[in-house]
Amino acid sequence: MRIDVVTLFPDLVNCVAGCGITGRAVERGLLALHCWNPRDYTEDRHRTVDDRPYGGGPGMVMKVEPLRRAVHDARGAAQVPATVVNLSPQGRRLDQAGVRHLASRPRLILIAGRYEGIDERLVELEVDEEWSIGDYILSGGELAAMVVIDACARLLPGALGDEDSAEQDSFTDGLLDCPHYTRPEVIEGLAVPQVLLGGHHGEIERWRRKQALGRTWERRPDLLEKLELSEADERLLEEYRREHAP
Ligand SMILES: CC(C)(C)c1cccc(C(=O)NCC2(NC(=O)c3cccc4nocc34)CCCCC2)c1
Repeated sequence: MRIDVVTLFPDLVNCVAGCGITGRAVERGLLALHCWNPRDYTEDRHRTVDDRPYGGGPGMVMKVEPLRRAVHDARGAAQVPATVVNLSPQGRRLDQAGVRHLASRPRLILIAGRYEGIDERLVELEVDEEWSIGDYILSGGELAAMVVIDACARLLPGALGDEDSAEQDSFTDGLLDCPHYTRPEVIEGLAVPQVLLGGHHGEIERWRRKQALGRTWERRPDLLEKLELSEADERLLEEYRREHAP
């Protein structure tokens, strides 16, 4: 998979290529990451990428031309046609289904805005899809682009080693995670739940599933609504509710 990012801060975005699972995906040639800086596509002495907003108001707006030239060069850098994605608060809210959709594209060109945003005509001329990572104020679209890169990279075949893919499997059943524990057995008087020390795999599996179901019910009932629970899961959740009824 190839991901190009149009950004004024390539050094920030390139950090994902340097470590962890994304770094390994790049090393293994599973993911190609290239950044394109609109500032390299300016023609004036001051390398101007922004200008004052029509209609007045605070801040600056990113100009169409430098962005458009950068997108044009990104498109031309590989044969495969790209899906151009603008990361923006106006975008569709990103969830794992959205990540699967984006990761299924052979190529993405991600646009990361700065200042007050990008000139709307760039969106009209070049952008296929707009996506948002959440409802909070950010300084730029770069962190959103890095979220997309990380989430997509994890889905690329071969990106996750055996240990990670087991982790990925546990994450992908749509439930929140069960609590995790590791040595020492007791810290500040807090002990590891006995069931995890007993070595009874059936009991441990049952406890973990019950915790995942219960915590999802308590903290993210919206996630639970999306799931078709088995009879066994319903019973486990019922047991959890009885034990934790407020
Ligand atoms: C959502 C909320 C609080 C109602 C809101 C409303 C209005 C503006 C913003 C905001 O943050 N403007 C700044 C800006 N943000 C983003 O790029 C951005 C933010 C959040 C999730 C994202 N996912 O991708 C990109 C995202 C970066 C600078 C260029 C203009 C966009 C926020």
